[in-house]
Amino acid sequence: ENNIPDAPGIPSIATYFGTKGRYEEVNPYLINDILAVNETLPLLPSTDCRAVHLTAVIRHGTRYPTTKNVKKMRHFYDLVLSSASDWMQNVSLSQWEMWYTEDMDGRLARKGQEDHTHLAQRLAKSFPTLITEQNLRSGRIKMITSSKHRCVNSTIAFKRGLMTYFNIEGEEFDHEVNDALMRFFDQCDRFIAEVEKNKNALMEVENFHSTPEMKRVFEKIADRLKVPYSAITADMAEAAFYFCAYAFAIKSVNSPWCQLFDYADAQVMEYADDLKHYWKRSYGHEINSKSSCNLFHDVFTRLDKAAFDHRSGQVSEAVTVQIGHAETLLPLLTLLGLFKDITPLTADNFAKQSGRAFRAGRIVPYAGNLVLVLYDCPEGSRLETRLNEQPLMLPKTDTYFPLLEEVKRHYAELLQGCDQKAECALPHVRPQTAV
Ligand SMILES: O=P(O)(O)O[C@H]1[C@H](OP(=O)(O)O)[C@@H](OP(=O)(O)O)[C@H](O)[C@@H](O)[C@H]1OP(=O)(O)O
Repeated sequence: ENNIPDAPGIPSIATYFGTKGRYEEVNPYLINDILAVNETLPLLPSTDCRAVHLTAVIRHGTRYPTTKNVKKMRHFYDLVLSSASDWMQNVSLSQWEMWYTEDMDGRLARKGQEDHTHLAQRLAKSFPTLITEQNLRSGRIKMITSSKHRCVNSTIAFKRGLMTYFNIEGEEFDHEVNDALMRFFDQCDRFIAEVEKNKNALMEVENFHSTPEMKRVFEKIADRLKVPYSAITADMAEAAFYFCAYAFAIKSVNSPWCQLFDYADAQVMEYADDLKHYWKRSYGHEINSKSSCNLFHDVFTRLDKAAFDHRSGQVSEAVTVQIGHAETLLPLLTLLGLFKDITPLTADNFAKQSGRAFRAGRIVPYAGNLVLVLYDCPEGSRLETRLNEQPLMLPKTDTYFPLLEEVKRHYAELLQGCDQKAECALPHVRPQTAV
């Protein structure tokens, strides 16, 4: 798989890998220079603005498949080995060994460490007055992580990137494990009951598997493998897609497994992945985004505090880096009203949704990151938002640097409400609101 003859480096379908996609496909300029930063970013409205605080919420880096998916991949591999050895021969896979094991269980790959080490250096280059050696040494750069191994190891890699950038050796900088913030979905009873444990919550995903578009993908895979149509189920097609996506993300190789999909097939597979995230982590159910109220308030409380502290002299926390999951970022971005399509994503409107805003692989690829930067300007505090190092305009604003007060006005209802305890209480035990 590492040295396939005449296979171009990047699979033609690499932009459709969804949340199994590389960060580089979102920012292709990084392929030639992994430390490049986008120099052509919009400028602040006035030159007397000073960066005061930066918050980054970041997904872990490239990881191995979860145990659940390794099982599907093993099942598919056994099917191909027993019934499609000719195909394996034809695409030079006959010597290929199934190298995925269940104990990988979503652990961070070496590429995932590099993702974060490089991201840390790019962010330090982009924000030289906030991510400084002085702030790092004086504990004004705070790091918070999910307890999951892939996030802790991403945090360690991020810190290593900063130490490399500042030529620091041998020092240890601490981080805080905080699942209430980074894995809030695990502690939201209403989300667990109404979405996580409710199979009807993902009905659109299930229904999509029975649509003509998806069935055509299964048939084409079966035709390529010369196996019966009945052998290729949604799980088998997903496993085949993962053989292609993970080989590329983890080993940067264009695996022959990718030859089981053409563009049309990959777009259907991406939509199936987007349907899952839309209904499990985003606009599909209101509790998805409301389960991130704690994180929402944490971000805005800290922005307010930094603005106040700056006016009174010393900002105690210049930078906060919070490392979590796709399911940490997607609910928060949904609460902020970002990437919302007019028409919800459903099983029956794939064809009309080709131009949709909600494409999880463009929003939360491995190492996907939301960065909020607070500036102190003569006219007041301004807030800059970037996603995956690109400028992002918040809903209802027409500038990349809106006044913080304007942003807070737009989110006033959430800032005054969005009470995690109340939102996550199971309906029959919801606390009585004061009359
Ligand atoms: O389909 P898998 O098992 O990979 O789904 C994972 C999630 O991966 P994603 O769907 O986002 O690519 C994983 O999110 P991550 O950001 O940590 O990679 C999540 O933590 C894991 O529980 C699985 O999500 P699921 O909703 O439980 O299927």
